[in-house]
Amino acid sequence: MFSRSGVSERTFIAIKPDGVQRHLVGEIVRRFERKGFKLVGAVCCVQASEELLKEHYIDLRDRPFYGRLVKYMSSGPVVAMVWQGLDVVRMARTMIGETNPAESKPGTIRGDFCIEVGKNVIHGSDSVESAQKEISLWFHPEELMCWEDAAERWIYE
Ligand SMILES: Nc1ncnc2c1ncn2[C@@H]1O[C@H](COP(=O)(O)OP(=O)(O)OP(=O)(O)O)[C@@H](O)[C@H]1O
Repeated sequence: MFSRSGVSERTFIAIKPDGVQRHLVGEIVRRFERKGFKLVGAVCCVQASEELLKEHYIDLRDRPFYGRLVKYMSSGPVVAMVWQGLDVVRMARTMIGETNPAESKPGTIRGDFCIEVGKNVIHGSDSVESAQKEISLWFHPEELMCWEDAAERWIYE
Protein backbone atom coordinates (compact mmCIF):
# COMPACT_ATOMS: atom_id res chain seq x y z
CA MET A 1 0.00 0.00 0.00
CA PHE A 2 1.32 3.48 -0.89
CA SER A 3 2.05 5.17 2.41
CA ARG A 4 2.33 8.91 1.75
CA SER A 5 0.13 10.78 4.22
CA GLY A 6 -2.83 12.51 2.59
CA VAL A 7 -3.16 10.00 -0.24
CA SER A 8 -5.98 8.30 1.66
CA GLU A 9 -8.27 11.37 1.47
CA ARG A 10 -11.64 10.49 -0.04
CA THR A 11 -14.42 12.44 -1.70
CA PHE A 12 -17.98 11.64 -2.70
CA ILE A 13 -18.86 12.23 -6.35
CA ALA A 14 -22.31 11.71 -7.84
CA ILE A 15 -23.20 11.88 -11.51
CA LYS A 16 -26.67 13.41 -11.39
CA PRO A 17 -29.68 12.12 -13.37
CA ASP A 18 -29.01 14.54 -16.26
CA GLY A 19 -25.38 13.36 -16.46
CA VAL A 20 -26.56 9.74 -16.72
CA GLN A 21 -29.29 10.58 -19.26
CA ARG A 22 -26.80 12.53 -21.36
CA HIS A 23 -24.35 9.60 -21.47
CA LEU A 24 -21.60 11.44 -19.58
CA VAL A 25 -20.76 8.61 -17.16
CA GLY A 26 -17.80 7.28 -19.14
CA GLU A 27 -16.41 10.77 -19.81
CA ILE A 28 -16.59 11.79 -16.15
CA VAL A 29 -15.09 8.55 -14.81
CA ARG A 30 -12.35 8.84 -17.45
CA ARG A 31 -11.39 12.33 -16.24
CA PHE A 32 -10.99 11.21 -12.63
CA GLU A 33 -9.09 8.07 -13.64
CA ARG A 34 -6.74 9.91 -15.97
CA LYS A 35 -6.08 12.57 -13.34
CA GLY A 36 -4.64 9.78 -11.16
CA PHE A 37 -7.35 9.34 -8.55
CA LYS A 38 -8.39 5.89 -7.40
CA LEU A 39 -11.96 4.61 -7.49
CA VAL A 40 -12.67 2.89 -4.16
CA GLY A 41 -16.46 2.64 -4.27
CA ALA A 42 -19.20 2.87 -6.86
CA VAL A 43 -22.90 2.24 -7.10
CA CYS A 44 -23.75 2.47 -10.77
CA CYS A 45 -27.30 3.52 -11.41
CA VAL A 46 -28.93 3.94 -8.03
CA GLN A 47 -32.34 5.54 -7.69
CA ALA A 48 -31.84 7.80 -4.68
CA SER A 49 -34.78 8.08 -2.30
CA GLU A 50 -36.21 11.48 -1.38
CA GLU A 51 -35.33 10.70 2.23
CA LEU A 52 -31.64 10.23 1.38
CA LEU A 53 -31.57 13.32 -0.83
CA LYS A 54 -33.24 15.50 1.80
CA GLU A 55 -30.54 14.45 4.23
CA HIS A 56 -27.78 14.88 1.65
CA TYR A 57 -28.89 18.47 0.93
CA ILE A 58 -30.03 19.26 4.50
CA ASP A 59 -27.88 22.44 4.61
CA LEU A 60 -29.91 23.85 1.69
CA ARG A 61 -33.35 23.10 3.20
CA ASP A 62 -34.22 26.79 3.56
CA ARG A 63 -33.28 27.69 -0.01
CA PRO A 64 -36.17 28.33 -2.45
CA PHE A 65 -34.90 25.66 -4.88
CA TYR A 66 -34.63 22.87 -2.25
CA GLY A 67 -37.83 21.06 -3.33
CA ARG A 68 -36.90 21.32 -7.02
CA LEU A 69 -33.40 20.06 -6.23
CA VAL A 70 -34.67 16.95 -4.42
CA LYS A 71 -37.11 16.27 -7.27
CA TYR A 72 -34.35 16.70 -9.89
CA MET A 73 -31.99 14.39 -8.03
CA SER A 74 -34.66 11.70 -7.68
CA SER A 75 -35.85 12.00 -11.28
CA GLY A 76 -33.67 9.13 -12.53
CA PRO A 77 -30.65 7.01 -11.74
CA VAL A 78 -27.48 8.56 -10.36
CA VAL A 79 -23.98 7.09 -10.27
CA ALA A 80 -22.52 7.39 -6.77
CA MET A 81 -18.75 7.09 -6.36
CA VAL A 82 -15.96 7.47 -3.86
CA TRP A 83 -12.61 8.63 -5.23
CA GLN A 84 -9.38 8.61 -3.25
CA GLY A 85 -6.12 10.54 -3.56
CA LEU A 86 -4.00 13.43 -2.36
CA ASP A 87 -6.11 16.56 -1.82
CA VAL A 88 -8.91 14.88 -3.78
CA VAL A 89 -11.76 16.93 -2.24
CA ARG A 90 -10.33 20.26 -3.39
CA MET A 91 -8.98 19.01 -6.72
CA ALA A 92 -12.27 17.32 -7.62
CA ARG A 93 -14.11 20.62 -7.04
CA THR A 94 -11.61 22.32 -9.37
CA MET A 95 -12.21 19.64 -12.01
CA ILE A 96 -15.99 20.03 -11.59
CA GLY A 97 -16.09 23.85 -11.86
CA GLU A 98 -18.44 26.40 -10.32
CA THR A 99 -21.97 25.60 -9.09
CA ASN A 100 -23.34 27.68 -11.98
CA PRO A 101 -22.07 26.20 -15.26
CA ALA A 102 -22.21 29.68 -16.82
CA GLU A 103 -19.38 30.69 -14.48
CA SER A 104 -17.37 27.49 -15.01
CA LYS A 105 -14.27 27.63 -17.14
CA PRO A 106 -13.86 25.47 -20.26
CA GLY A 107 -11.92 22.37 -19.29
CA THR A 108 -14.01 21.82 -16.17
CA ILE A 109 -16.82 19.28 -16.23
CA ARG A 110 -19.57 21.85 -15.77
CA GLY A 111 -17.78 24.29 -18.09
CA ASP A 112 -17.72 21.69 -20.85
CA PHE A 113 -20.98 19.79 -20.48
CA CYS A 114 -23.81 21.91 -19.08
CA ILE A 115 -25.48 25.30 -19.15
CA GLU A 116 -27.88 25.85 -16.21
CA VAL A 117 -27.41 25.58 -12.45
CA GLY A 118 -30.47 23.36 -12.04
CA LYS A 119 -29.00 20.78 -14.45
CA ASN A 120 -25.32 20.80 -13.58
CA VAL A 121 -24.61 17.06 -14.12
CA ILE A 122 -22.33 16.30 -11.16
CA HIS A 123 -21.93 16.67 -7.41
CA GLY A 124 -18.67 16.76 -5.47
CA SER A 125 -18.19 17.13 -1.71
CA ASP A 126 -17.17 20.65 -0.68
CA SER A 127 -14.97 19.72 2.32
CA VAL A 128 -13.33 16.71 3.94
CA GLU A 129 -16.04 16.78 6.64
CA SER A 130 -18.86 16.85 4.07
CA ALA A 131 -17.17 14.01 2.19
CA GLN A 132 -17.10 11.84 5.30
CA LYS A 133 -20.76 12.56 6.00
CA GLU A 134 -21.85 11.97 2.41
CA ILE A 135 -19.81 8.76 2.02
CA SER A 136 -21.40 7.31 5.15
CA LEU A 137 -24.85 8.38 3.90
CA TRP A 138 -24.51 6.70 0.50
CA PHE A 139 -22.26 3.71 1.27
CA HIS A 140 -21.87 0.96 3.85
CA PRO A 141 -18.24 0.70 5.00
CA GLU A 142 -17.91 -2.80 3.49
CA GLU A 143 -18.78 -1.39 0.04
CA LEU A 144 -15.53 0.61 -0.01
CA MET A 145 -12.46 -1.17 -1.32
CA CYS A 146 -8.86 -0.85 -0.16
CA TRP A 147 -6.76 -1.87 -3.16
CA GLU A 148 -3.24 -1.29 -4.34
CA ASP A 149 -3.02 0.83 -7.48
CA ALA A 150 0.12 -0.20 -9.34
CA ALA A 151 0.24 3.21 -11.06
CA GLU A 152 0.57 5.14 -7.79
CA ARG A 153 4.38 5.10 -7.87
CA TRP A 154 4.13 6.93 -11.21
CA ILE A 155 1.58 9.44 -9.92
CA TYR A 156 3.07 10.52 -6.58
CA GLU A 157 6.65 11.70 -5.86
N1 LIG B 1 -30.17 28.94 -7.75
C1 LIG B 1 -30.32 27.63 -7.93
N2 LIG B 1 -31.36 27.16 -8.67
C2 LIG B 1 -31.55 25.85 -8.87
N3 LIG B 1 -30.72 24.90 -8.37
C3 LIG B 1 -29.66 25.32 -7.65
C4 LIG B 1 -29.41 26.69 -7.39
N4 LIG B 1 -28.29 26.80 -6.64
C5 LIG B 1 -27.88 25.54 -6.44
N5 LIG B 1 -28.69 24.66 -7.04
C6 LIG B 1 -28.56 23.20 -7.07
O1 LIG B 1 -28.22 22.75 -5.76
C7 LIG B 1 -26.98 22.05 -5.82
C8 LIG B 1 -26.27 22.25 -4.52
O2 LIG B 1 -25.95 23.60 -4.38
P1 LIG B 1 -24.60 24.06 -3.68
O3 LIG B 1 -24.73 25.49 -3.39
O4 LIG B 1 -24.29 23.10 -2.58
O5 LIG B 1 -23.56 23.92 -4.88
P2 LIG B 1 -22.42 22.89 -5.18
O6 LIG B 1 -21.72 22.50 -3.92
O7 LIG B 1 -21.56 23.41 -6.31
O8 LIG B 1 -23.23 21.70 -5.79
P3 LIG B 1 -23.19 20.16 -5.43
O9 LIG B 1 -23.43 20.09 -3.94
O10 LIG B 1 -24.30 19.57 -6.25
O11 LIG B 1 -21.83 19.70 -5.84
C9 LIG B 1 -26.29 22.60 -7.05
O12 LIG B 1 -25.31 21.74 -7.59
C10 LIG B 1 -27.45 22.75 -8.00
O13 LIG B 1 -27.81 21.50 -8.58
